[in-house]
Amino acid sequence: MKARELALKVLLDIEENGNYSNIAINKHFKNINLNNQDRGLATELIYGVVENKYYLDYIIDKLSKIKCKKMNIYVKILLRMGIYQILLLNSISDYAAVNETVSLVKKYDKRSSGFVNAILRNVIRQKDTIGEVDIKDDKIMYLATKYSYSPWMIKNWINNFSEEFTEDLLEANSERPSVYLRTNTLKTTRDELLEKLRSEGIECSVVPIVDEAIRVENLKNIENNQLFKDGLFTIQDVSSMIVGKVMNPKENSQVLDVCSAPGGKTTHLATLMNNTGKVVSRDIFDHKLKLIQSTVNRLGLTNVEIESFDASILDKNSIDKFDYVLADVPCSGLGIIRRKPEIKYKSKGELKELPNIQKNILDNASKYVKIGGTLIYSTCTIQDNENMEVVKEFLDNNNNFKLVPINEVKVDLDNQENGYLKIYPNIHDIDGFFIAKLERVR
Ligand SMILES: C[S@@+](CC[C@H](N)C(=O)[O-])C[C@H]1O[C@@H](n2cnc3c(N)ncnc32)[C@H](O)[C@@H]1O
Repeated sequence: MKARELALKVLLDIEENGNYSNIAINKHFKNINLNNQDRGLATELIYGVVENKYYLDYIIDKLSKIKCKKMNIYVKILLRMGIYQILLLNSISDYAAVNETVSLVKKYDKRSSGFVNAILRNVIRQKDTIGEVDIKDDKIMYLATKYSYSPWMIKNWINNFSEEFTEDLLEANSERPSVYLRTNTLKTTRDELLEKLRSEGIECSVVPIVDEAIRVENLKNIENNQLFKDGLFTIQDVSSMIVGKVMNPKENSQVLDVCSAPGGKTTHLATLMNNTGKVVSRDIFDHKLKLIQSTVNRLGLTNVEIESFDASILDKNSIDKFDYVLADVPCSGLGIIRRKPEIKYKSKGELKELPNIQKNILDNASKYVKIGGTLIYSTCTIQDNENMEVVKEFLDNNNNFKLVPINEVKVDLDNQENGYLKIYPNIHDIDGFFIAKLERVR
């Protein structure tokens, strides 16, 4: 199977089963015999089509009598792939885009090959103008079409931030995310790791905000890299690393992470404690606990205890037992659209229940903190109703907790003095996150 056919299969899986792109890619790429170049092209096509779905459908609907909603699914996906290559992917010639697409249509829906051929040739003929979004009198619909978003998200951001901020955010979200490594300081130093990576021809640089963080440019097939297998680093975005830095647990402490899979923050906290004390690492999904275990093993950690537990239920045995508790709650993910572009298509209704779930988890998590202990609440979203509003309501009902200044990092100087960080992709060039640091005062 070649790159485009693989991309078609993955896109079908995403469209029909609502899977996340990264999960669908991992599943379909696993046992496939394809060189790195073809894997690269397939990945580019998958992310490109998912990221630009509404925009591509808008172009198709401009040119086709049969509208996207009524089209055969193979034809629709192949048209999206073809138009993406012609309008948005410079590395592919128009000729190859049309020929390769049409030959796949012939395989999957022969009678539509003439139709697809005609649409793609039309796109090429009108290449200078067809890509324009001609919705001038409705800013929300214009942006929702140009950048492919559910319109409610754009409306919400324009209301909460501003039009200028929103456009800036949409631009930043369209960029490909960087890959960051967290040095395993139990086994090496950042400088040593940089040297080893460079000797393998990997371009890398330090990230000033977090002293374990390294940015890498061309690290492919990470799981087969020997330095990775030897546990010298793990993959984690800088914003996630900041959570560990903000908690800053002392050696020999008792730490509880109530929503911990796949274990990025748990393993960071355990490392920051230098393999002393204990991190109890919980998640509701058993299959995800295996991921934590494998990272714990790979990094050589011996201070992590993994447990299956539902954070929405109060665990009476854990009350007042922990020096530090992390509630890194399930959230809408609107800060990590660069990594998971399908989040752009979530409906408002799908996210409605999240603040209640988050409040409940935070409430339970707070009960496990000792007097004088620290409670961290974090999300990978930029929505106030899942962030500051949750924390405010919690503080209104729990006057034994207070927000405390965050001195461990310099990220959001406007807010960190007041005990929280708001991180935005367009301002900080890392995942959008919210982190609040609370202390139990009595
Ligand atoms: C934001 S992710 C956590 C990421 C993790 N802290 C890390 O750094 O790798 C949220 C996690 O909460 C888990 N989760 C969702 N509902 C839960 C519940 N009721 N109890 C415990 N975990 C839950 C999900 O399985 C998911 O892994």
